[in-house]
Amino acid sequence: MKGGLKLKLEGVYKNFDEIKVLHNFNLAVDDKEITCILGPSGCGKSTLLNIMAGIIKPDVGSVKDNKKKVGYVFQEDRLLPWKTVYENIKIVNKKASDLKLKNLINLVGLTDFENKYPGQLSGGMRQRCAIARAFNFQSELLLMDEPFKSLDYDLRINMVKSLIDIWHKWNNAIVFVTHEIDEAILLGNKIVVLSKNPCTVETIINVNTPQNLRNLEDRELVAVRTKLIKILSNQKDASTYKSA
Ligand SMILES: Nc1ncnc2c1ncn2[C@@H]1O[C@H](COP(=O)(O)OP(=O)(O)OP(=O)(O)O)[C@@H](O)[C@H]1O
Repeated sequence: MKGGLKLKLEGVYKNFDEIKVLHNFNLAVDDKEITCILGPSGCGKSTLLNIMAGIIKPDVGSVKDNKKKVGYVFQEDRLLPWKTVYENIKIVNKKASDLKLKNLINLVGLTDFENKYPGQLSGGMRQRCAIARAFNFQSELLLMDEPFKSLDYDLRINMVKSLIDIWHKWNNAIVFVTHEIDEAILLGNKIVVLSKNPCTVETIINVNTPQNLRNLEDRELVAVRTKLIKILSNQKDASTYKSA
């Protein structure tokens, strides 16, 4: 596999009994890039991430990878209820310094809650804790399944900026599933639009403006947005997507 590639799926098929989910699915995930995945509800995005993570195997096809450390932010937070925010974040990298952990907690806006247990937090706060935990585990490939969906708009935009900052420092590969068109436009080097029944790659749009210079009103990004809205509005489940 080419050095610049982190992951390559070729001719992947996945069924669950009679449900045909992935169908002749082909996708290359480049190293040091953010790949955003947009697709209708229930099309197979989580299944795709689980295959990328090696949690489930495809029925047919190959998954070639040169990753060693995979991070995964699931749709649900998966925090340990008997550990505090601080301890939940520390658990994936016990060597992290106290300063690093406190900076991460600050980054996700949980400074006053570091000694609270998950049961004492709102859903959005728990999800932010899960995101800080993923940031503490410096993975080569970070899979994120709608990580910001329970956050309000301002917080989401802040989390997008924080993710870009962290990614600039790490230079890892990120695969980011979202229903938010603007999140995909702000984050993706590549925006992959999926179809449903069966799930396959419908279109890939490359975005050239560096993430730290992106503004949704820029000409390139307005053009990407117009193109995406046109493609997505032709899909059966167009109501799946949000554009702020
Ligand atoms: N373990 C499983 N057993 C049986 N069916 C499954 C399993 N996992 C997923 N499916 C089915 O596969 C299809 C794709 O599910 P998946 O969760 O991958 O979609 P998704 O695009 O992530 O959905 P959403 O946008 O709602 O998060 C659905 O029809 C789902 O019911």
